[in-house]
Amino acid sequence: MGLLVEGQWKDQWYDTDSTGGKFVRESAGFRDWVSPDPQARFAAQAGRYHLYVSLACPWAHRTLIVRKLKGLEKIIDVSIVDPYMGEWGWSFSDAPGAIRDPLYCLEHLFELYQKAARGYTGRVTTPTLWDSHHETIVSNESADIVRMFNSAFDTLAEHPERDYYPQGLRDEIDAVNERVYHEVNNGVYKAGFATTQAAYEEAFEALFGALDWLDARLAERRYIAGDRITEADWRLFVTLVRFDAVYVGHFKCNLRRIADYPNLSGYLRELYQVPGIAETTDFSHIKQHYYRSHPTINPTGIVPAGPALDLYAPHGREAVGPAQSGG
Ligand SMILES: N[C@@H](CCC(=O)N[C@@H](CS)C(=O)NCC(=O)O)C(=O)O
Repeated sequence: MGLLVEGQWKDQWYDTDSTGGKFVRESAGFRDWVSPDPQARFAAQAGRYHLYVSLACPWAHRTLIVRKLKGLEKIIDVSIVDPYMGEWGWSFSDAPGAIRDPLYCLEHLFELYQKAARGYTGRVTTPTLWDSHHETIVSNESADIVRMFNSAFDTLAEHPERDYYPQGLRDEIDAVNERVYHEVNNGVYKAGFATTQAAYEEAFEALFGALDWLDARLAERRYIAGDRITEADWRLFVTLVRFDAVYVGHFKCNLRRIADYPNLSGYLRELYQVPGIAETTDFSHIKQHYYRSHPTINPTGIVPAGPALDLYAPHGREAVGPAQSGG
């Protein structure tokens, strides 16, 4: 685990001393956009962009989901890093499920950032969207990449009719995303990476307050922002699907499991059973990464063998409302 400082790799764990034991996530360093406009600097084109991901990473997972559902797999190629993130950060390997970097045969992801911006200072994160035309990083912010994949490639996508950020639901989606991001997606990290009891408890309470709120909301709505699946669902899904396998134990988020929530548990199963989604979810990479890469939290690096999860059990969500049509 480390970061680039003026273009040089430094092996360094998160600094929580200056923030009273709290984990504070840094903003992404690259925030450009792919555009459907052929004249744009980053114009949507088949084969031009490459996505670097970790299958363990929830932020990368949401981009893989939208890539899959929109039918962008033949247009945007992917490399998958080794699940273990050690002193050199994310690395490429021949581990099962990993895919090496076909563009530059790099050993480590930080070398891509060095190529993109000489003298770069910042974290080296997944997902990273690379433009092979300008040989630079377009974006390393998953929320933006999800939106680009949702609409910028529509003339090339197999499913341009699928829209995960529809006009009429945008205010609702943005509002849900805001709370889910701070208290759930990032909330589990705030609990897990806290280095004081107070910081941990603050994150823990906010997290379970938000999960209770979501469970109550899902008693009346089939999906989180209304009667169809939107990006708000996929952004929540990536944390829920890791929760019982990793966050309950490794990040001490153990008030309740998702399996204990009557509505969230069925909702998680329904999303997992959407065609294509199970293929984007790799529990081996997920468990290997978290349990082996954080020695301050799990010094032995032992990866728990359980839990038994049955995400293919009937979800029962028909009782709440009709399924959406059109994926
Ligand atoms: N805001 C970023 C966060 C991405 C992120 O933090 N990814 C993690 C993996 S789950 C990472 O690469 N961490 C490496 C580090 O922080 O050094 C996004 O949503 O894309």
